[in-house]
Amino acid sequence: MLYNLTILIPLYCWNQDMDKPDSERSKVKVAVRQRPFLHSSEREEPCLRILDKQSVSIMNYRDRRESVVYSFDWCYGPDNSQQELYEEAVKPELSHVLRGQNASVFAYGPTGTGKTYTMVGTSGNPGVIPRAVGDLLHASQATAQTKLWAVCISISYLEIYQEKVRDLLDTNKQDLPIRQDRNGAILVPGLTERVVDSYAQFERIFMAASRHRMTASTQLNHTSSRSHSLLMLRVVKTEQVTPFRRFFGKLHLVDLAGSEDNRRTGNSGVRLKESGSINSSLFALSKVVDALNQGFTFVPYRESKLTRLLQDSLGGSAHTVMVTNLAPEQHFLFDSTSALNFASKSKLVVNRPLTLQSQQPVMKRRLSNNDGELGRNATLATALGAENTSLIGPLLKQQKTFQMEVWERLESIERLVSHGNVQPVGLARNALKERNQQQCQPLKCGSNLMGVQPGTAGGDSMPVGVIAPFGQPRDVHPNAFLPTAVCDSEGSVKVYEAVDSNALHFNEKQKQLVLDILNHGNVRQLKALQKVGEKRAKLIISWREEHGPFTEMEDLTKVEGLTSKVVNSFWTANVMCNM
Ligand SMILES: Nc1ncnc2c1ncn2[C@@H]1O[C@H](COP(=O)(O)OP(=O)(O)OP(=O)(O)O)[C@@H](O)[C@H]1O
Repeated sequence: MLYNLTILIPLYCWNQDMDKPDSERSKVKVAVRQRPFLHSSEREEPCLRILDKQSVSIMNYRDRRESVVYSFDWCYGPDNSQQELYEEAVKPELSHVLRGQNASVFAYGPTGTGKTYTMVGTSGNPGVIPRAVGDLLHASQATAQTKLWAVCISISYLEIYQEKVRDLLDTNKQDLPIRQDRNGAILVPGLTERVVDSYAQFERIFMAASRHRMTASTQLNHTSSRSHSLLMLRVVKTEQVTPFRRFFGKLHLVDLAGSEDNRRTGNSGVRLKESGSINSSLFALSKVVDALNQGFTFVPYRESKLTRLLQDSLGGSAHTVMVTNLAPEQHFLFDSTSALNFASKSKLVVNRPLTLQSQQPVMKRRLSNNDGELGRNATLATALGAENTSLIGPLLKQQKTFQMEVWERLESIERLVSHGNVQPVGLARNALKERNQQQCQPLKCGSNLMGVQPGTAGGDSMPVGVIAPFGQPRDVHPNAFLPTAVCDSEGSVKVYEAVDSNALHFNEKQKQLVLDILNHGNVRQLKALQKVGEKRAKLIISWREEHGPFTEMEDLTKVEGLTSKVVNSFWTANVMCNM
């Protein structure tokens, strides 16, 4: 069910638990949640009861006088709140995400048992999604205030409807492919990703996107979800001081469509077709769990889009929590028993979480060696006073624009890489090259232009006066501290040309040129590109003959054998080197 939701989310506190160490293997954790009777008029005996915090008993459907007891990590009854479930079962997972690991929370259960209620909730009782996003945003703001880390959170939102992956943030994308990179990470190339800075912004995007989800009325649920939905939050945490580590974590929040017994849903026509697709993907999910539990080397992840997308969550590298939703009404007995059996075998699945952390970019390492210099520069700049600062102000501004563009380009490449869960080490090296390629233009030293005397800092080309931009958030980026002007011993000032606009155009042109070769080149021309041999050239040609031209850099990942890592180094070699 989807709710018309305006959630005022309180700031959930971020506690110490979030820094507990990980074990190398992590079992899938399972919570069971029983919803209340939906109509107060219902007086029948419930078919199941929560016995205590970890066990639930259900009527034996073969002989209703008997009961069967199951135990799980957590069991919640109708009196337990959304907050209890979130705090105990879900919130601890967020710490993994902030440490560069992946975590998944998914709601499973028969139709009409409260999966969407658990994941989304209502305005008065927000569910897992708003609470988790609120907490992650709160954590990122708190972390940013320390000035030691910057955290960037972005979201993507998709649904699997009748075996098609639909982008809920851009409904023009109706059938997206699912790919796996060399490291086993699952990707959806082309899926929209939006950066969110505040809860209000998230809520706006999420609510609008949720309205695109397929829902319909069935006899068992007035607003039944007809698709599986997956909200992905990508969290990039960047250290602002040496050693400048970067962590790439992902949180997947999944609201599965409910299994349906069509003798009771009254489905026919398109509803029946949807139901068939839902049931068969849930059956595939069950087969995956069976294969994992029996230790088979072959696990049938590819049998459905759902299992392919959840590959990482079941037997993969994520921490996983499954919330199994159940209904107390007796007519749900068979469905509830099946759901409990599935939950029971799911908790045996073991994942092996991985931490995704980038190494210290070279550029930052060099910068950190210059920290003392920076301090001196700042002092000097302050000493120069308003008049001199205004003289170089335009230059600083130009340089900053340039730096931001470089930074954004790097970030976009890094995004491409991190989608593939590849460590984006060394990308910053290109920015360093880029800086080195900036032209120096000699000027005559104006006597008080810099407010410093030539030659006082020693050797011929040694900078004696360096003005650095300061004070803006972007300045944490190392490029922000590059010198803009130096005065040498012979009295000539060299002003680093802050923006080489030709270079920027050249890069765009270079990218276009490479795309042209990819789209029109023959084998020989393709082989002239860096990182392309005979075999790759042929694969590129056969891909474009089948699918049409490449329009974006990422398109190359669709070519067989070209992982995100390969594609990244291809673009780095062919375009970035020339930046
Ligand atoms: N814990 C709960 N407390 C109060 N009401 C609940 C609870 N869980 C579910 N409900 C109510 O039960 C009904 C069905 O819930 P919901 O739509 O979330 O089920 P669902 O499992 O997502 O169904 P479907 O698979 O058909 O989409 C809704 O009216 C919802 O408000």
